[in-house]
Amino acid sequence: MKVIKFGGSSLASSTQLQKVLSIVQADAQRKYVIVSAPGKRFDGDTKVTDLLIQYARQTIHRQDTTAVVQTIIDRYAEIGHGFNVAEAQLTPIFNTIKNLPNQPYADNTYLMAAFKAHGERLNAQLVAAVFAQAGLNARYLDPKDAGMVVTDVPDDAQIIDSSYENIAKWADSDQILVIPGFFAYNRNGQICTFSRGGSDITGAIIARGVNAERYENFTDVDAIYAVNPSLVAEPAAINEMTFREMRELSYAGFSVFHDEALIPAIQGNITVNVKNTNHPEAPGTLIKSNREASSDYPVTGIASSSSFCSLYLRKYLLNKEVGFGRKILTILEDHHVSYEHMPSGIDDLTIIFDEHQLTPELEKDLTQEISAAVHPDEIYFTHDYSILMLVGESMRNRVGIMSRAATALANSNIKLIMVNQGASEISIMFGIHDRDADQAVVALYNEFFKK
Ligand SMILES: Nc1ncnc2c1ncn2[C@@H]1O[C@H](COP(=O)(O)OP(=O)(O)O)[C@@H](O)[C@H]1O
Ligand SMILES: N[C@@H](CC(=O)OP(=O)(O)O)C(=O)O
Repeated sequence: MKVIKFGGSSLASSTQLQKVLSIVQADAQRKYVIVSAPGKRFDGDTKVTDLLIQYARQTIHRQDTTAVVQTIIDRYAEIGHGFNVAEAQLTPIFNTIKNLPNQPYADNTYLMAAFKAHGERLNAQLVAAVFAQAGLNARYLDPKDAGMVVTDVPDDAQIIDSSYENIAKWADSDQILVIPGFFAYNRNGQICTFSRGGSDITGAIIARGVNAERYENFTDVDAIYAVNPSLVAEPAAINEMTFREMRELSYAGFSVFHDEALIPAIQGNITVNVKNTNHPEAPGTLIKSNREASSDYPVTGIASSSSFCSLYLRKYLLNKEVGFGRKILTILEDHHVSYEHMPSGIDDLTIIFDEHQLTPELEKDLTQEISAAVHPDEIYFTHDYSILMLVGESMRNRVGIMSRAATALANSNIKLIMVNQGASEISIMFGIHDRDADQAVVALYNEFFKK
């Protein structure tokens, strides 16, 4: 059987939901349907998740929420009315939206998580009603009843392993189960969400839990392309890629599939098929444990992400100083800050962070405490930091990829701040300035994909 996830773009309107319904009806194997909140209907539109964030903020700051509540209700009303769903089924959805501020929350972080999660929760209830009305044997399944228990981090939860045994009890369901993506519950029964885009993670968790033959992830592109299609016109489509390739690429900016969603897929060895709701006949991209070694190109994909920042430290004879790294890492640990990479030279060290973790106050505290602990000659944070990643299993067996990439970047006048080749040899990472990121991706694409 298959687990099938529809992203916000596939559920943005009643017209889109009609396509979703046809896709589910077309294959009896499609038993577990994971849904996101309604997404953007057109460029410049607002996702329901972002409307709910606005609603939560206004609630926290005791501002007037009338307009945003109406906008959210209108999104669900358009979908419901498009399928003639009875008012008796729509009214509880509208009332839940209105009553979100009146529920008890431990603090504002849980309030925010619960507001956000209702984008998916109410959409799954609505989609289940539409499916049932269309004659499918379908019903809503809440993550709590599915047995999904997550860590107590309201906006960045991780699944707890014992959940998989609970989910396994839902294998071989004779009904179509419509499950909201993006959130689950901590051990105290409070709602916690995954990070943004996290409905992909729910789909992968359910796929592993019920041991699905395939996890189909429906979105709005015909395939995963070698580069973000907003940067290059008609880029090469990737037919097959490995889990490791996709994990590196999604980490570095391929927003089409969440990097954390690869972990349950790898653990359960579930092949993922990214497909287009608007062209379900197109084969899409397969992500699996191994792929044919032969490929037209030495590189599978090129990605960049600007969501990083770095802390640079310089001190002469740093390489001889025992405990230098430990002292810094202890300070980071005390502040609950994780780091992404830490390339070093003989006299200097760069620590790269996910910049969402840092605030100006925290940066000030870290700078002061690290200065007091290790007395660097120079220390500063920079936010003008992007990571550029060249990824491909075939790179391992080829000589000269690094020199071709560096030459292409140099010819485009792109300054390299950092270079790092992972031990697995399937990726090369460059640190570059944000302003160079798009041009760098295009330069590498032209070098490796233009014949
Ligand atoms: N390499 C890539 N290949 C395909 N799409 C990509 C790539 N990198 C970024 N994207 C973007 O990802 C989008 C799909 O992801 P997302 O917006 O999260 O969809 P959904 O609403 O289905 O979850 C595409 O429309 C495209 O703009
Ligand atoms: N709706 C959530 C979760 C999600 O996965 O959405 P989408 O499938 O539209 O990327 C978000 O916007 O983050």
